[in-house]
Amino acid sequence: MNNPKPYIIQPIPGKGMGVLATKFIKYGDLILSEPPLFTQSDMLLTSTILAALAPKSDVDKRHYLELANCHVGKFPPLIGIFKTNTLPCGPNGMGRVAGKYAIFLDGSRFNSSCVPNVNNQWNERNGVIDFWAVRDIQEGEELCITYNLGEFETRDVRRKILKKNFRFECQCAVCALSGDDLRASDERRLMLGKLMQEIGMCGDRPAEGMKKAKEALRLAREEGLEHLVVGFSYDAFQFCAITSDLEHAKVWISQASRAATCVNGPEGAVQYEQYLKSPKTHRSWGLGRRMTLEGPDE
Ligand SMILES: C[S@@+](CC[C@H](N)C(=O)[O-])C[C@H]1O[C@@H](n2cnc3c(N)ncnc32)[C@H](O)[C@@H]1O
Repeated sequence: MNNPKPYIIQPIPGKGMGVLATKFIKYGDLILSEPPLFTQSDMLLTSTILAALAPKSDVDKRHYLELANCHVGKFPPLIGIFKTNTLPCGPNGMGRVAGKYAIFLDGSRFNSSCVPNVNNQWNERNGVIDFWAVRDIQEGEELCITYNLGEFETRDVRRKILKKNFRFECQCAVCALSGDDLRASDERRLMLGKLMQEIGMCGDRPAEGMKKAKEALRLAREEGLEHLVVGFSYDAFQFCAITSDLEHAKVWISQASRAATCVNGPEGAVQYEQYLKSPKTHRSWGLGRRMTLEGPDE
């Protein structure tokens, strides 16, 4: 039979079910595009889940009940399953947070890694969740998203948070590090969190902001957090906008847009289109002293 999916869902030792690549998947490839089985907003009750499940087929209802539940005994079963498997859906770009959460029959099977090889992105136009490869993935590799908890914390803090929320001890590639390698990873993550905060406060010191954005990019790449390239490149673009540095502004917005197309898909890059065409339309253009900043190192 022809199987167009580049993955299979199967048991993964120590993790329940998970998603495995059945062929080589390239950075920027779309792995899965899936509509929600159903959505729920803030008011999560057994009755609201039952109402959402009522019109579904028996097969879909059974699939829902077969999803993992890490909250047994803590919440009623239907709620426990929802909380274990839900993913954000709704506009969540440019600082907006998703207003709704949904269950996906395949998409909810992705396990978590602190160095994910897949990024999940809600696609508002098509009403689906898309899963994009954020680096090259070999056949047989497990496909993992990040549950986005404690990304800028040390391994021990991340493990505590994941244990509390999802009841597992993370053994991903970075959590399994030890000695100097673990110390270096912890330091990079703490520094990335610090830089992210500081970059947001550098609007009146664009040259300093640029240095920090470039340092953050270097650390994100070293740590394998490719999905962060979008935001830090866009930060660098904004510093160029403030200082009217057109030449570098063009390079940075191209980098942000290219990275966004790969990790968030073309829909996720739409927000950069206008600045790609006309960087000077950015609201911060020319707000600061005219200055030539820097482009990317590579
Ligand atoms: C959304 S589900 C993921 C799919 C799930 N493994 C299944 O069997 O359907 C979340 C649950 O998967 C397990 N899980 C996710 N990531 C894991 C990891 N890195 N290591 C061990 N278990 C993990 C945990 O039990 C967690 O509560």
